[in-house]
Amino acid sequence: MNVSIIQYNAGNIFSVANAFRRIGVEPVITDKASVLASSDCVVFPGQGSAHTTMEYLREHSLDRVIRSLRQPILGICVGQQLLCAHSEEGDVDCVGVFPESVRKFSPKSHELKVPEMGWNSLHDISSPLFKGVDDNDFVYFVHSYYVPVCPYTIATANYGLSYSAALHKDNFWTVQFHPEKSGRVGERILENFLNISPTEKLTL
Ligand SMILES: NC(=O)CC[C@H](N)C(=O)O
Repeated sequence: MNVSIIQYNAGNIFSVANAFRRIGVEPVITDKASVLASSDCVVFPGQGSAHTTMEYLREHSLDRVIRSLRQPILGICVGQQLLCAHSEEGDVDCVGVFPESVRKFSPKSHELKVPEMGWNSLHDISSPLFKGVDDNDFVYFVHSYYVPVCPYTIATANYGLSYSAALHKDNFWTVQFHPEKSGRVGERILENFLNISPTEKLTL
């Protein structure tokens, strides 16, 4: 199983690579389109701001490469957000796989600190990505922006409002939380991702 991690100006590339090593996989970290296209699956990591990371992706034509990939891809945190159409973070148009807009948590309506930084429980999980993971299992989040619940939502979390903790469309799978920081539950989700076949289509 050859797993590639997209190399770009994301902050969690090496911790994501270490998480795959913990489950027995040595990933290739690369920005080469040919290597990404020939991988069994691709990870689109993410830790940073939407506008600066989108700028980098565009400068290196990685947005186009990502859209062209046909094997299973896992977007993590800002990786989930960048696969949407637009983000309020820097008012930036993104890769556009999911026709959704990323919104900012507005503290006044939630009386909650922003960013959400810590453990929170998953709900409404429905997908092979979460095999062996139960409703109310905890995963680790660090984010100020979120994708509202939409037809592509395969898990939710609640932080003053219910939002998309994970999305799925065709070969694109995403999680808002950090599986590389979510202990055994996170590792289980990464293992499930490795076993997902490209034919796992969206089940609405
Ligand atoms: N940890 C992150 O990558 C954060 C993603 C995005 N900047 C947000 O605040 O939601």
